[in-house]
Amino acid sequence: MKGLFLTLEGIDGAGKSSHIDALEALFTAQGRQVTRTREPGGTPLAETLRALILEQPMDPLTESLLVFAARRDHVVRVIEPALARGDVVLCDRFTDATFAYQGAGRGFDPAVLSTLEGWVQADADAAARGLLQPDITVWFDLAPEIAAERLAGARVPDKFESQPVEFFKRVAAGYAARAKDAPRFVRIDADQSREAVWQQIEAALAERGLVASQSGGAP
Ligand SMILES: Nc1ncnc2c1ncn2[C@@H]1O[C@H](COP(=O)(O)OP(=O)(O)OP(=O)(O)O)[C@@H](O)[C@H]1O
Ligand SMILES: Cc1cn([C@H]2C[C@H](O)[C@@H](COP(=O)(O)O)O2)c(=O)[nH]c1=O
Repeated sequence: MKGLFLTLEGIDGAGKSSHIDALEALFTAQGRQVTRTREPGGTPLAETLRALILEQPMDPLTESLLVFAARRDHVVRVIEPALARGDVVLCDRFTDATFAYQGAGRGFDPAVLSTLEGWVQADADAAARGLLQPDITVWFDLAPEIAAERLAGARVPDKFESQPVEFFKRVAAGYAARAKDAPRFVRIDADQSREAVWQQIEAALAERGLVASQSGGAP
């Protein structure tokens, strides 16, 4: 069976992580093997880099280089082998987050990010297959003010979660711009109950023939 690369995206607090268990259960119930992972992270080296990226102050180029270094290790060691086995790869964030956070949020040059993307997501057969990209990206669209309310008191904020709402408005606009150009994006109205958000996700996957309709329960 062909692998499926599904990514979850959105600003901090949009509700992505709340639905990963249910997504895993949904695909498992369809007889699929699921590899569940996240970025930055997903390998021992990338998790080490994640701690630096999320906690240490650094300039946008350093941040972008570390994010892509973590991604390269993750792609080579986890994502590509899982897709080659035919797994469903559920990845909490991928390169769209870099364009949204480092590009739109930090104001870093998207042309440099595209160059790094070309190096990191290419493989020996890239000329034939093109760059590794998600098959489907579930984008949780939520107003930054609401996301901030949801996160308030939920956990100790990291470097990104401590950013002002203006930063997240730029990140949200960055996601909207990415979604406009890429049919793989599925926009989820995240300003709804968990149940209603889950129904949107399940319906979008069923519409694309990725799961049988109405097969899973709400998270
Ligand atoms: N539909 C919802 N309505 C109200 N609160 C929600 C909803 N979905 C999630 N939450 C709550 O909002 C907070 C953020 O949710 P979650 O951790 O899933 O977001 P996230 O997008 O994964 O955030 P991050 O990227 O920062 O890890 C949590 O406290 C969660 O319980
Ligand atoms: C992949 C990626 C992530 N980030 C930021 C976005 C979030 O604030 C954190 C990850 O935390 P989460 O709770 O696991 O969502 O990292 C980034 O700035 N650039 C990236 O490429």
